[in-house]
Amino acid sequence: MNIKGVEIGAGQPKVVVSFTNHSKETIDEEIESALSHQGIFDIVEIRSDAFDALSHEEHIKLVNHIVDEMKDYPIIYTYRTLNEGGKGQKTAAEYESLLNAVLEQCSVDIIDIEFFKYEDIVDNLVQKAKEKGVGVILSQHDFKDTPHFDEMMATYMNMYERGGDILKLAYKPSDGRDVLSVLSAVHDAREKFNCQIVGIAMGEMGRITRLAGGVFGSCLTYGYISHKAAPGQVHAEVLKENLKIFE
Ligand SMILES: O=C1C[C@@](O)(C(=O)O)C[C@@H](O)[C@@H]1O
Repeated sequence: MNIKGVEIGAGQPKVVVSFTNHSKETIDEEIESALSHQGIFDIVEIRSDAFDALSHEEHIKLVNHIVDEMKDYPIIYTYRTLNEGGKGQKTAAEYESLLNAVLEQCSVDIIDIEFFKYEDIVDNLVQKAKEKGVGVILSQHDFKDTPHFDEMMATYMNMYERGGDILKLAYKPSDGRDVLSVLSAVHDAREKFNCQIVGIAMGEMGRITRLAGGVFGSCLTYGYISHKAAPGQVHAEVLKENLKIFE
């Protein structure tokens, strides 16, 4: 998958930095900080669940502002709901209509769709993204637990069958065995399905998945420049530097 010269799924996992601020002013600080750290990240994720206090029009305008300012980088649009560890309070219907509007009105490259929404919402959004030529991440997060390996494999398979280009699972491990399960599932899903895979074990215990996930087949690793977007995230500079070990 090649977007703006970034080959996702080849070589080392690509470093994604999340923009998590909530207003034009604070987003401008994140943009400035990112632009002064070029070379340590490959992709920008807009965590638009931070924009809940904005009107619909302001939300779309701010997304377009980031897309313009960061135009040399592939852009992932993510609205992470409360249920999946984000700040987003929109109902399922509001979520669907927001993501539809983003697909219509913003030049994002990839859209992150939460997989455990109502089936028809996911299917409609996947179809719309395909029509618009936007890549699809299907994602699932649990900030409290890690499911059994078989359940992770079943989720990857369902995501694959429903049309995800990148299938992403992120869980909170209780012990090292959970971390190994996440990495095993990444490995097996990468072998089995003809698409890109991401597996993250969150928290300090799971950091190895952010640094060494590529060995098992993870294509993206999420880090930060200004603020962590999830527990266990590593600064993008440290990620980029350490990924060199695996070259
Ligand atoms: O899904 C992910 C991964 C993540 O939760 C992490 O653990 O780094 C951070 C989120 O911003 C992103 O959407």
